[in-house]
Amino acid sequence: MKSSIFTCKASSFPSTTFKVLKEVKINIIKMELSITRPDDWHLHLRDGKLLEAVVPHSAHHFGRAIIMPNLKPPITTTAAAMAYRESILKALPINSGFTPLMTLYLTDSTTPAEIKLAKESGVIFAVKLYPAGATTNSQDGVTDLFGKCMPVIEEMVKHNMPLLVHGEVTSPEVDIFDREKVFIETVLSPLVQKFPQLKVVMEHVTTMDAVKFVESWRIAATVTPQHLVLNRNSLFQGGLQPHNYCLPVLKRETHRQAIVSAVTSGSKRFFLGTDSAPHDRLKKECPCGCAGIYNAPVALAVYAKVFEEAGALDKLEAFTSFNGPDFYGLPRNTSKITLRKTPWKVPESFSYASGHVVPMFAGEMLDWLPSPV
Ligand SMILES: NC(=O)N[C@@H](CC(=O)O)C(=O)O
Ligand SMILES: [Zn+2]
Ligand SMILES: [Zn+2]
Repeated sequence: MKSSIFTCKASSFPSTTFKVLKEVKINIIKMELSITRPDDWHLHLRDGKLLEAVVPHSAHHFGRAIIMPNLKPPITTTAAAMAYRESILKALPINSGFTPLMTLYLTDSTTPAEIKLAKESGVIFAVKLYPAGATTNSQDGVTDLFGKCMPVIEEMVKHNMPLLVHGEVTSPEVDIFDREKVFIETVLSPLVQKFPQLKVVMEHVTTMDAVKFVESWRIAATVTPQHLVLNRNSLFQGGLQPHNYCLPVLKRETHRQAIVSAVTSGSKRFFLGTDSAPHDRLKKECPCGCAGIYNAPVALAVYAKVFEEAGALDKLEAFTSFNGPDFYGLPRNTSKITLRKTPWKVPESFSYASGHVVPMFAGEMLDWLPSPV
């Protein structure tokens, strides 16, 4: 899989250039970053065999993660979230300190009483808004936010419960590349004006419009590795690239640059949310492939690359490890991880009991290798 940033392979350089590169490598090979253990504020862990296969990849590097509720059937109740949490804990490697932070899937029939229960459970940290039909397993999502959901939103404000938003409209007449922008204009902007006290995270932002909106309101945003390093060309480079397909879909280069500037500026409103979304290989490489990029194994290496290239490695730790817990009102992690500047090859795929999952940048070389201290 080719990307816009990682296309240069050392072996394709003339030998003299390669020598220089090798010398540079010798100096930077010793480079190590020790940072507070990061959290992932947007993660899909799935269930069953796939959950067992992917959970170690996140648990290895991250302290906590916001677990997305778009299972089949979706996690719409506190009871279901608590049961799902137990199955995640069971799938963790021995001695893992990873903490899943559960969420509820908002529907037109969610009740204020369910929000109260969720808050009192102590294990549910947010409610997720999927506009019905916007993305994977969103068919039970919201169709009437400003009608049926209003009492629930009021209850969330009361409990300071964050609303996490998949920010895309679903009307077929709206161009897929404009769905985030139109969502901001027609849904998000009226929502935050109506509820200035509501805590909102705009998930996986993909446009300069979203960056501007986040900066001008009292809200926050997660940013994925793919939206920082890939633009929409990556969907078609050398043929259709199903493993680069996710929603919201990759955008133009100008949007990618705006997102890179926002996160590397040191703004506290942006934090790490991988949106790692594994699908079995056969559900990606088929006539109607699912949306979702499996990036958990490469996420930290890609984020480090972005901050390094922007000359902003000093701002990496706030993005990966401080801004998220500060926004959610949770303590920062106390343990550390090390990122080592050393080349490593991303596996082509991971096999599990029911098939294979293909990671982002499968088979390519990356530069930063994370390992727990
Ligand atoms: N991002 C994706 O393309 N897919 C996610 C759903 C989502 O986060 O929208 C998934 O669950 O597969
Ligand atoms: Zn989404
Ligand atoms: Zn997601």
